[in-house]
Order: sequence, then C-alpha cells, then structure tokens
Amino acid sequence: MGILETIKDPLDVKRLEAGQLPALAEEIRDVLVSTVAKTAGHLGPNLGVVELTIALHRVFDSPRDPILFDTGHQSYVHKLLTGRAERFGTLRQEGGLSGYPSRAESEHDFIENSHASTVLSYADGLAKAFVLGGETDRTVVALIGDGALTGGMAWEALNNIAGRKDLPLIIVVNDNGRSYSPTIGGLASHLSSLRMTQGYEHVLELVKNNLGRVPVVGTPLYDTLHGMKKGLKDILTPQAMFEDLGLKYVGPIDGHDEGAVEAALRRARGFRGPVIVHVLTRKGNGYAHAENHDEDCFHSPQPFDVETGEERPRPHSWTNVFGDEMVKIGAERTDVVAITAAMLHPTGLAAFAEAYPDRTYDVGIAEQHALTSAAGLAFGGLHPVVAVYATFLNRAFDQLLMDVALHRQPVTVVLDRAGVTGDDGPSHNGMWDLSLLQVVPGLSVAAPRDGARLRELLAEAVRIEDGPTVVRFPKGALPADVDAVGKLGEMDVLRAGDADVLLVAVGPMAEICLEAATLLDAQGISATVVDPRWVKPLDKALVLAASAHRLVAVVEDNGRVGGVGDAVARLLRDADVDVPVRTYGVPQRFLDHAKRAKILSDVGLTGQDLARQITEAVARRSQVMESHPARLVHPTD
Ligand SMILES: Cc1ncc(C[n+]2csc(CCOP(=O)(O)OP(=O)(O)O)c2C)c(N)n1
Ligand SMILES: CC(=O)[C@@H](O)[C@H](O)COP(=O)(O)O
Ligand SMILES: [Mg+2]
Repeated sequence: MGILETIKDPLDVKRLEAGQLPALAEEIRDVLVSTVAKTAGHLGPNLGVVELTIALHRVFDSPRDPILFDTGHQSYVHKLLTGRAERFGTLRQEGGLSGYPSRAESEHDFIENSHASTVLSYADGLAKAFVLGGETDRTVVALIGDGALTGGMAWEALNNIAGRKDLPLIIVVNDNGRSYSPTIGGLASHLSSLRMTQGYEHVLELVKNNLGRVPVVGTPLYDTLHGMKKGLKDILTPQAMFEDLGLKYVGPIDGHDEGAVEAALRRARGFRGPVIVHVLTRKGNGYAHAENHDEDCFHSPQPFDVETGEERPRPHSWTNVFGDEMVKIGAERTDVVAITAAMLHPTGLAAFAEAYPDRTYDVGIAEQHALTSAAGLAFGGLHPVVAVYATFLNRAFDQLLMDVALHRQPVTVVLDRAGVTGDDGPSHNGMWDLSLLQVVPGLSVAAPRDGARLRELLAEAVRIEDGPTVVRFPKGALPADVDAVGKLGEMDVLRAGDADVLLVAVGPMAEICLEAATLLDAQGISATVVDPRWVKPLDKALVLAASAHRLVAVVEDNGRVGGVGDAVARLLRDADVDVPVRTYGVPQRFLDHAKRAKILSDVGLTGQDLARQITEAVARRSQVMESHPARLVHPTD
C-alpha cells in the first residue's frame, strides 16, 4: 500500500517519519500528473507546492489553524492530504471535486473565490476575529503566489496587517517567479533578483542550516547574512521590502526541501504577530514536460499524454480569432495598444505582443489598474484594448465607470470567457457583465455571434472614439459563421418569420435561437430571429419589429437579471409598445462546476428547451388575450 492511501486526515501526515516524506511527495506527483492528464486542470501550480503543502499540514493544525489559498488553483495537494485522495479522480467533473477549495467538500477548505489577490484580506479579518475572540492559540496561514502579490488588494491587506503586531498570521509567499507567464513589475524583479544572484543557492543553504540562529527581524537578518559570508554581501534578499512594512521575514527557503520549509514554518509559528515566510518553488516541479513547457509551465493544460506531454489539441477558438484580428488592427492603427492583466496567452494577445512589443502592457494581476491606466493611455491620444476574462472585469467596474466612461475615453474592453465557462466553478462564469454594463453611460457593448462578426465588431469598436466600447465572447470553440438574410435597422435578421415571436439572439445564442425557430415552425409558431450585434445601446428598430409580434423572446448567455432582456423590456415600455418580453438566460445564482454545454442544457439554453418554453409562453399569451380581449389592442400588421 502506498503512503498516500493511508492519509485520511492531516494527523496522518504529522505521524509520518521525515524519511517517508520524499516517497509521499513522489506519490502525490504521480497522482497529480495521471489525474490532470485525464481531467485537465492546474498541474503546474500544484506540482510546485507538493513539499510546501506537506509541511503546512505537518506544522499547523488545520482547520483549527485555517490554511487559506489565494486563487485556490493550487489546492489539489491540500485536498489529497485532507481526506479526498479517493475522490481525486473526479476532479473538475460535474458532481466531483472542485478544482478550487470548496466549503461543501471539507472543513479544511475556506475560500471558494478563484479571483486572485484576496487571501491576505480574508486572513487579516480572520486573524482579527481570533484576537477579538481571545483565540490566541490559533494561527491563520495564508498562501499567496508571487503573481497574486501583484494585485492591489494584496497590498491594501499588507498595509493593514503591518499595522497589527498582535495578529496570529503567517503569510507564505509561494514565489515561483510566474503568474501564467513570468511575473511582471517592480515587485517581481525584486523577488526574482534573488534567483538571478549567483550566491542564492548559498543563501538557501545558509538560511536552512542557520535558521535557529538567523533572527527573523529584517535588519539583523541582513547583517547576519552579511556577517556570515562576505561573498554574499550583495545578496538582495527581499526582506528589505517587507521590513519596510514592519513585517517579520523568514527566508528565502527552498520550497522543495520539505525539512527546510517545515523548520521555517515552525520558527515562524513561534513568533507573535504577522510573519512572512518566503518560499522559492518551481512551477511544474517534478514533471519535465511541465517544467520545460515554455508558455506557462502547464499552468492549466488540456488533457495530455503523460509520456509525451502532448496536450489534446485546442479547437480553433474565439480567442484565436481575436488574437489574429488584433495583429491586423495593430498594423493599420499605430494608436491601438493592448493591455493584459497577467494573461497574455490566455486572452490571445501573445501575437500582438510579438508584433508590437512596445504597444503591449502586462500590468500583472491588476485589472483595476489596467482600466485606469487605459484611461491614461487614451488621454495620451491612444486607443487601448484591454483584454480580460469577463468575470475579472467585475473588480474593475468602478474604474470602467468613473475613470473611463465618465471621461468618455475611447477604451475598448474585450471580455473573453463571457457567459458560462463551467469547469472553473461559480466565480469564473462570465455571467454578470451584460447586467453591470447596462448602467454605464456612453458605453457601447457588442456581442458577436461568430468569428466573422467578432472581426467586424472589434474593428467597429476600435473606430469608436467618443466613448468606451466592450466586445464580449464565450470560452472555447467557435461556431460556424451565420450570415444574415436581411437587416432591421443595424440589426442582422437571421431568419424572417411572421408576427408570432421575435427572437432576439444575443451573441452566440444565435445558434440555439435558429434551432428553436425551426422547432417552433412545427408547432405552427412563426419566429423571426434577429441579432442586435450591438446590445447597448439597443437599435430603435427593435421597437418597430417588436410591435409587429405577439411575443419578444430575448436569449442571452448572462444572468437573467438586468441584462439585455431587461433592457429590451425597458425600451418597449418606454415606447409604450405593449408586447410581452421573455428573457431566457442564466439563472441568477452561483453555478457549481460542470462542462459549459451541460450547464447551458441544465438551465434551458438549448434549442429544444427554448422552443418548448416559447411554445408555452405563446399559449399563455393566447389564453390571456382570449379571456381579456378588451385589455389588449394588438396593432394590426
Ligand atoms: C483577478 C484575477 N485575474 C486573473 C486571474 C487568472 N489567474 C489564475 S491563476 C493566475 C496566476 C497566479 O499566479 P500566482 O499567484 O503566482 O500563482 P501560481 O500559478 O504561480 O502558483 C492568474 C493570473 C485570476 N484568477 N484572478
Ligand atoms: C485559475 C484561473 O483563473 C485560470 O487559470 C482559469 O483556470 C482559466 O482557465 P481557462 O484559461 O482554461 O479558461
Ligand atoms: Mg507564481
């Protein structure tokens, strides 16, 4: 029997002899590689925290000592050591283990939100609660990556934490020098200076062998290092950065030396007040195909062949079309610049960056900064394109509203992964943007239905110079192009029907709307299908079109509340057009992880379900009209 299968609880990890830990680490790596090869997921980040997580559970008493993960994508090892090894094969599958911490799964899990740079704020609050409750024998442990440390919230929290010498808090900085790609910014270069310095191996050895003597407070640590080894005098240890914040610092520690990490954590635990333990790890450690993967160290690979490391080919995606079109636009428009928040490849901007490196800005995991910096770039006469995942725009809403839109700046925000994403759980779905964006004055929003429209609408968006624009599209494979059969104002008519139902298809929902229209025909219900292309502001031609139909059905891959459907209803109400509007969208609740297609089917966003629901709505409408004919005068055609 292997060691891992004997681990049912962190206590079992504590009971192991030190000599058993390398074997445990090897078993864990084998399980990580073999499982993620089938399920996909965050292999690189988790291979980098095997020894670190073992040490955490040997030193602290989870859940009494809460272990909090920033972003949460690197918590697979934590799950394996907290009684979920048997279920690990269900990772990221519907009904199986989440790819992030899950409170429903375990008392050892706390933070479910996958949005980065939040952990120190949770930890600040939780540690304060322990102090207030007199629970001074409990320690909060917060694990944050070097990438997540580039997010502003992390520094807001550090500013608060540094002011409290009594907080029972240990911050473990998991420094692998990478976000997806190499981490950027002044902080990163400071942290990475350590790696580049010749003697850093010596520093690791030195700190490890003298941890008992090396005081943790900044200055003495620095002097000690100086005193011990003249040759290391120019070692740049980042303790200065944290020391300036008044935080105790232990490190840097070799994050793959379990004994050294354990010793450092025990030492840190012995101190009152917040302590930083700086751990150097390698993303993908222990699996050569991940270690040597040049793009992102297998940050989040597709299913792959374990022997060759060959990933399942990714389908031609919306992101590919966006990336290609940006290179073309970049050639024609030298004022167009691009901004990414630490996701150059995942958002498709890598080709633009290669072609126009001076016009590409990676701001780190800092979406708020990205938007306001974009406003500054626009002040300077440029037209920035900010590419982020739809769900991450949520945290930069005020910057879009007050820094970009208030000044009517020509910034184009491209929202990839808009709508249901699925595998990454509730906090990754892009199901809020169409609701949030409705309230931004002067902002225009486009929702392409296919690749051809994405190219068209992106080109239109970057030509709009009197205010911000948004172009949003979903994750994954592109649908086939659907050509219009006519126009209604600026809207594309995809299918001309009679006066029964006007189907307003938002973006990629066009496909299921056309399917539904065909099925409705069989029910004797004739549907006209239109694609607005620009869903904000809505085309006034919609008023006339709606008034000629018995029912308007708006279909959107967004939460049902406050999205395009509600905007259409408001438009018709304001125009005194008394035609009922039905919105078919994503229920306004947090959706458990599952495949995108499965979730869309579960929430009724399929052609069949639409046809059934619209048939029922038309029947209800007929009953109302028959029972109260006087109430509703239906305009003649
Ligand atoms: C607000 C936000 N923006 C972007 C992301 C996408 N994202 C997921 S993991 C990751 C990199 C995190 O880097 P780091 O904290 O260093 O962890 P590592 O993967 O290196 O272990 C990013 C950018 C996110 N989760 N949250
Ligand atoms: C953890 C995180 O935010 C991303 O790595 C997320 O997994 C995005 O995955 P995709 O890029 O596959 O949509
Ligand atoms: Mg990192």
